[in-house]
Amino acid sequence: MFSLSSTVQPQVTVPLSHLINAFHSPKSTSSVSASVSQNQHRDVSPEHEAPSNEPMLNLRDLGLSELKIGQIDQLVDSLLPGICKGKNISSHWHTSHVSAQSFFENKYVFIQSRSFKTLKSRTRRLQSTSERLAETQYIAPSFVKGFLLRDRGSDVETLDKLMKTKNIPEAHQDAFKTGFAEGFLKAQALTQKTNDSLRRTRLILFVLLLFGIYGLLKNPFLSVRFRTTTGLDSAVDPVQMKNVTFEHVKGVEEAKQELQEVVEFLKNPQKFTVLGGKLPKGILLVGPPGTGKTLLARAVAGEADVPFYYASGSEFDEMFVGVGASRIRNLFREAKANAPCVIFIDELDSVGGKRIESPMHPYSRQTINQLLAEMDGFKPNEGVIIIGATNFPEALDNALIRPGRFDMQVTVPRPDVRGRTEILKWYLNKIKFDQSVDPEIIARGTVGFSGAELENLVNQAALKAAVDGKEMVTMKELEFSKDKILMGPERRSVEIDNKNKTITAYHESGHAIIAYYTKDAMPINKATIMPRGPTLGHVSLLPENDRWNETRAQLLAQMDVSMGGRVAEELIFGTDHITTGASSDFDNATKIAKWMVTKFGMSEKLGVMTYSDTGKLSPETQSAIEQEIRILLKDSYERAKHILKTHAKEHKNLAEALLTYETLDAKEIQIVLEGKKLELR
Ligand SMILES: Nc1ncnc2c1ncn2[C@@H]1O[C@H](COP(=O)(O)OP(=O)(O)OP(=O)(O)O)[C@@H](O)[C@H]1O
Ligand SMILES: [Zn+2]
Repeated sequence: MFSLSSTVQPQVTVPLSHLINAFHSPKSTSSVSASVSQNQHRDVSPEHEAPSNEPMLNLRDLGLSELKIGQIDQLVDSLLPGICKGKNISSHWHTSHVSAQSFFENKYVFIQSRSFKTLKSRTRRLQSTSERLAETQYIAPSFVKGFLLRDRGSDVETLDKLMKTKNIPEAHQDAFKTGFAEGFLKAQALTQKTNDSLRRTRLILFVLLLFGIYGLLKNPFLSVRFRTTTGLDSAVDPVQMKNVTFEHVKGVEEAKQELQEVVEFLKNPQKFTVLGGKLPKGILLVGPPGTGKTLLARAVAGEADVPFYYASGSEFDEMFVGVGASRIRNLFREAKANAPCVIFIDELDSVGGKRIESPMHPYSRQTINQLLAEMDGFKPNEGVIIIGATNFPEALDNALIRPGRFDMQVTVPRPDVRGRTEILKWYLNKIKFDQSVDPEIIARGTVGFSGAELENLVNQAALKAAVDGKEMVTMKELEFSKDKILMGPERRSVEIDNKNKTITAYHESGHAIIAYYTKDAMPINKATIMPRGPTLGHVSLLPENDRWNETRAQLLAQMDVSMGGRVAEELIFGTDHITTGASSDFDNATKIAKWMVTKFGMSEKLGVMTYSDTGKLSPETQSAIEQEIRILLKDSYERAKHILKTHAKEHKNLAEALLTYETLDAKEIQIVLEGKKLELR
C-alpha cells in the first residue's frame, strides 16, 4: 500500500543464527544445513511471508573475500545442499577456477548466476516483498542471493585491509569476523527499525491528513475558508464592524435617523421587550447602486458593536438543488448563535425576486421559501436584525415584504447637492488637496452622482495629480476626473486637423455665448475643444442648486443654448459648411420642446393636457403637436441667431481663446467675454 521511495535498497536477509553458522560452517554444518534446507522451502510457505522475529542480516554486505576456495565449497555445500548436489557446481567450480584469490573475483559460476538473475541493477530496484518472493522462488534462498550478488568490492577490501593493517593473526580472524558480523547486525537491526518507524509515521500522517480534510469539510466554521472552492457549504464570516459608524456615511441623514432606533434595539434588546415594543425583523434598504446601502448596514452593526453577517443574494442563487436553501439555513443558524447581530443580504432581489422557476434559476423558489421560513422562525426580540438591500423593490416577492418579514423600508436616495458636498469633503480629507478646491462647485456639477461615484471622482483626481507630478489635488484634476466619468476619457491621441478644430471652437463658443447672455440659462462652468468619449468638445453648465422644478423660461433657455452650436457654424462658415456635429444638440432641444407640449402643458394651442402615447392620437392632434414643437424649435433657433449676431465679436474672441488654450473655465470665459486679455498659463 505504501511503497517506499526507490532510493531504499532491497534487503536480502537471513536470520542471525544462519549467518553465525555460515561463518563457522566447516565445523558445524549439520545445524546450518538443517535450517537452511528449511529456508529453501520457505519460499513457498506462508512462514516466509511473515518476517521472523530474529534479526535479519544482509550477507552481501559482509566482507567474505578472504574465504578460500575450499571454505567456500564447504560453506555453499552446507548452505545449499540441494543446489550443489543437483547441479554439481562444486566440481565445475574446481575445474574452471582460474586464479582469482577471492570468491568474488571469480568470474565463472557465481557471476553467471548473477547474470541469470538479470543484472544487479534490477535486483537493486526490487522494492516489494512480493517481488522478492517471486525472485527467490526460482533462484535460491534469499541469503544466498545476497551472497551471490555481493559486488561491493570496496567494502570487502576495507575489511581485508583492516585485518591486514591490524595484523590480526589467523587464529583470531574468525572471532574478528564474528564480531564484525554482530556489529553489522546491530546496524542492520537499527536500519530496519528506522525504516519501520518511518513507514509507520508516514501511515499515521496519511490517516491524519484524511481526517483533517474530512473535518474541514464538515466543520461549518472552518468551511468558511473553503466556501469558494467547495461551493457546497454556506457559512458566512461574521465581521465585527467597530470601525464603521454613521459618521462614515454622508449625505443620507434621513436614512441614518430611521436606522438609529435599530441601533438602540441591538444595543439593548431587553429594553424594548420590557416596554412591549416590537421591532421589525427585517429592514429593506432601497436605492440606486453605490448610494451607501451596504455602508449603512455596516454602520448599524458598528454603532451597536455587534457582529455583522454579510451575504449576497446572488450567492444563494444556485443551479443545484438545496444548496441555496442550505446556505440560508447555515447563515441564520450562525447568526442566532451570535445574537445580537446584523445579517445583511445584498442584492435581495436576486434571492427574493418574483421569478418563476426557470432553467436559469431552477431552485429559486426553494431558496425563497427557506428565507421566509427562517425569518418566521425566530422571535422579534431575539436580537437578530436582517437588513436587505435592493435596487429594484418592485421585483421582490410579495411574501418577503409582508409584515413580520421585511416590513420596514428605508430609502437611500442619490445625494443632493449638500450631500454630495459632504461626501466630496469626506473623501477629499483623505487626500492632499489645494486650499483653492471648492467641493461645492464639483458637487453642483455632479447631479445624479452616487456616493460611490463621488468617491471614485476624488480618487481619480488624486491619481491624475500623481501622474502629472503634482503635490496636491487642485480643481483642475477634480474637473478632469468629473468629465472623465461623465463623458469617457480624453482622446488626446486623436489628431484633429485645424479646420475641424476651428469649427469645434466656434461651435462650442456659440453654446457658451448663448448661455452667457441668456438670463435663465445655467451659469457656464467650462468650455473645451478637447475630444472626450464620442465628443469633439463641450460646454458644461452648472446649476446653482439641484433643480427640483424647471420654469418655462429655463426650459426655453436650455433649448437656445443647444441651438447655439449650429447657429454659430452657419453664421461663421455659411449654410453650405454646416456639419453633423449638432445632432445631439437637436436631440436635446427637441426632447425639451416635446415635453413642453405633451407633458408639461406649456403650449397654448394644445392646452393643459398630457399626451402620453402619441402613436394612438388622431392624425390631427399628432400634426398639431408636431406643429407646436416645430414652432418652439424655430423660435429658439432665431433667438440664438440674434444673440450670436449681436455678440459676434465676443464669439470670435472666445473661439480664438479656445483654439489657443483648448479648455477655459468659468472665470477665464468671463475675462475673454469682458474683452480683457487672458494671462498666459
Ligand atoms: N453616502 C455615502 N457616504 C460615504 N461613502 C459612500 C456613500 N455612498 C457610497 N459610498 C462609498 O461607495 C462605496 C460603495 O457603496 P455601497 O457598497 O455601500 O453602495 P450600495 O448602495 O450598497 O451599492 P450596491 O447597490 O451596488 O450594492 C462605499 O464603500 C463607500 O466607500
Ligand atoms: Zn453642440
